[in-house]
Amino acid sequence: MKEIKKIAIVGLGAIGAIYGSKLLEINPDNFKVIANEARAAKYSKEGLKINGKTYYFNCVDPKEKTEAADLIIVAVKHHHLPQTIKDIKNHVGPETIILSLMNGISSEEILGEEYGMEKVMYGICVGIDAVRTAAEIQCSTMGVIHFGEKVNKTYSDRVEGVKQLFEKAGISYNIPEDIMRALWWKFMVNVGINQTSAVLKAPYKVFQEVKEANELMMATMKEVIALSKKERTNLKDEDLDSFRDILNKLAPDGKTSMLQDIEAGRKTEVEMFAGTICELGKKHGIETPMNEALLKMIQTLEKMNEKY
Ligand SMILES: NC(=O)C1=CN([C@@H]2O[C@H](COP(=O)(O)OP(=O)(O)OC[C@H]3O[C@@H](n4cnc5c(N)ncnc54)[C@H](OP(=O)(O)O)[C@@H]3O)[C@@H](O)[C@H]2O)C=CC1
Ligand SMILES: CC(C)(CO)C(=O)C(=O)O
Repeated sequence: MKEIKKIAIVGLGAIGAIYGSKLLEINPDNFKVIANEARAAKYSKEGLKINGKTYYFNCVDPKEKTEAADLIIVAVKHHHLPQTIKDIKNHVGPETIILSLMNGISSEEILGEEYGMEKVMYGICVGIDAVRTAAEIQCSTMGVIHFGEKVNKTYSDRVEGVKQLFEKAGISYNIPEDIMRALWWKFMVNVGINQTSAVLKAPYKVFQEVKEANELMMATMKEVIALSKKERTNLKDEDLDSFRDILNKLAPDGKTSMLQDIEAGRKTEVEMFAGTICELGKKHGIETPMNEALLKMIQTLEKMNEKY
């Protein structure tokens, strides 16, 4: 197994900053943030306050020719992926592992189309309640990174390398045997809670306490379960229950990444959530009324943010 020494991250927002700060602490000389000049000015000159402590990150411009990284972590929003793929080019070598921590079921394949699936590692973060404001990035729980190859009956050398790194950094992880099922499970969660929270402007406590909000979220998630059966990723109704425990541990005043986007006037990942569900619904002849409505409502909220 090759030890992972040179690490690069792209995307120092809620997720990237939380895990990035852990990796910077154990590897200050070999941890770089791929960022253009404007972003670099924020991260390295002014520093970034993460859970009460200010971190100064070493940045490298995407245009700079540099040594290939052993590991590149991708933690951007879905619509930033096309530019991100260009920006990591100078860091990708023959043995680089590209690990996506992005929500959704497609970022890995999109990265793989450019760099080859043999370089890509699947990943998602479960149970983290990271919130990004202009002043600080905070979380009350860091959750668990689920990662691995498509099938993990035994662990590949690459998986062993990332596992060892996370252990050293104190990052909790899980290596599911069937990663596509894990990605779909997280997708179901996001399609449910991210979208309904964005429309209701509801922090986690609303879903923890208000029956009607919870029912809306669950009805939206059930559309994912119906499609998962067709796509052979085999989610079941029982999979709804495993989110209940995680939800109850999230900070009551915490907010989903999509609600944070709406409140900050940023574009959301709605096309990657409801948009994907509506397309898959058409493909399989399954009705997806909750997602059709949420798609239109969230696109309206985005336009209202732009216009009014
Ligand atoms: N927030 C959460 O609790 C969770 C989020 N996720 C998922 O993780 C992913 C990231 O989300 P999150 O961290 O919340 O997103 P944020 O919007 O907080 O952060 C994304 C960051 O990426 C930066 N970025 C975008 N494009 C580039 C680029 N080309 N080069 C360098 N930096 C870039 C943005 O910079 P700038 O602001 O300057 O544009 C921003 O800092 C998403 O897929 C999300 O769904 C998963 C689990 C939980
Ligand atoms: C599950 C949840 C809501 C928190 O980890 C998330 O993934 C997000 O905010 O995007």
